[in-house]
Amino acid sequence: MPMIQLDHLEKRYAKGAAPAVDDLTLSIEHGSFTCILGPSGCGKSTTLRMICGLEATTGGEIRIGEQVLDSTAKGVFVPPEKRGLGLVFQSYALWPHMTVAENIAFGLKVARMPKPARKIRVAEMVRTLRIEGLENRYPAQLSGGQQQRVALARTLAVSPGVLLLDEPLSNLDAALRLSMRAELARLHRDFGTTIVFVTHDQWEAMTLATHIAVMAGGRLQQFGRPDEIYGQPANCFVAEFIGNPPINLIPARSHTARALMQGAHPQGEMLGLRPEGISLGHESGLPAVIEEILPTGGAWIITLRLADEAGPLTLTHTTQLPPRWQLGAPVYLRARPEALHLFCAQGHALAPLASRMTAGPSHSRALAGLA
Ligand SMILES: Nc1ncnc2c1ncn2[C@@H]1O[C@H](COP(=O)(O)OP(=O)(O)OP(=O)(O)O)[C@@H](O)[C@H]1O
Repeated sequence: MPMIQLDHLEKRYAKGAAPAVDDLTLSIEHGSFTCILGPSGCGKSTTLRMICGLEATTGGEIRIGEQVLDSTAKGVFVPPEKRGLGLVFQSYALWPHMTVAENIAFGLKVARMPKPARKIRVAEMVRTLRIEGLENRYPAQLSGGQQQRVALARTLAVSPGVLLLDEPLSNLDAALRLSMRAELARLHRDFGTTIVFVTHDQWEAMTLATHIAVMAGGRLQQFGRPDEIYGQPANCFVAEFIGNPPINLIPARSHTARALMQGAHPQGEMLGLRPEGISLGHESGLPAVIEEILPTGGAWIITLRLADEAGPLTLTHTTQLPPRWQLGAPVYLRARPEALHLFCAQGHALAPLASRMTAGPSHSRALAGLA
């Protein structure tokens, strides 16, 4: 049984308004680290706020285990403090008049844990979150990253079954974000806590999550493991949203797309090609010209220009090998079949192309036809 079940969840902030969350069904497994990912305004925070009870749903149902937390149809709404969930929001909301130790102990005190046990638990949290030496400081005397750790320590101290995090790293600088990400991954490993994490940062989601729910316009676009989301995007939106630099999108009827698909071109509207799925050579493949080379430290982004019957086409290629080409050099490109994704006119992914494509002579023929 999933830990958290969202069934056809809907949230309209005003009667007649477009839903901020629309027909969202999601099963969050026990012990998973689920990231809700999507662009600004897609309904991520609203979803999290409905799970924790800060917002009531206007349709559908939320369950934790067998307990219904919110159901308009059943007339059930369990208030946030009775849901047994740990929350950390973007603004850390530490008590300013309490020291770090008092902040961490707060929830334990409310739960009436005896003082000696409380002291032991606070010390344990201070060690786990690596904030030793800060116990007697007040929040105003801490850096953003330290406040973040205290907020996490305070939440984890009460051993919540589920930890809900809403962009908790967004106020941190790049280096601190990286170390806090590692810390969150470690906490997830060590505590086995089920974590639901809201972010608009695909890198954060890809590196931390066991599962990613991609949302757009209030609707779930895809739910799966990070490698599935990246390797088998369900639609054009997911394919474009995940991946940096973004996937190349080529009209499927163009000569270039048909050559890349090696003759295996069922009905399709757009062909996606991941930048790292391109390889460049001197001899066979699609003719192109090196237009730009951008070093990014350890990797290079290469812009390629191709002549297609419909006009010039630009593709992005990434490589971790130092490029051997000069600007303007003629090259021949090939694409790994697994890096190709075909989408229909409605944007849905069509069956993977890799299995339909034959390696070898037919590929060469298809490409030669264009050369
Ligand atoms: N209290 C509210 N009253 C009315 N509309 C709201 C309210 N909160 C959010 N919305 C609207 O609901 C939609 C979803 O907002 P939400 O905050 O859930 O998105 P988000 O994906 O978390 O965005 P961001 O990444 O910018 O925080 C948006 O169109 C937003 O304007």
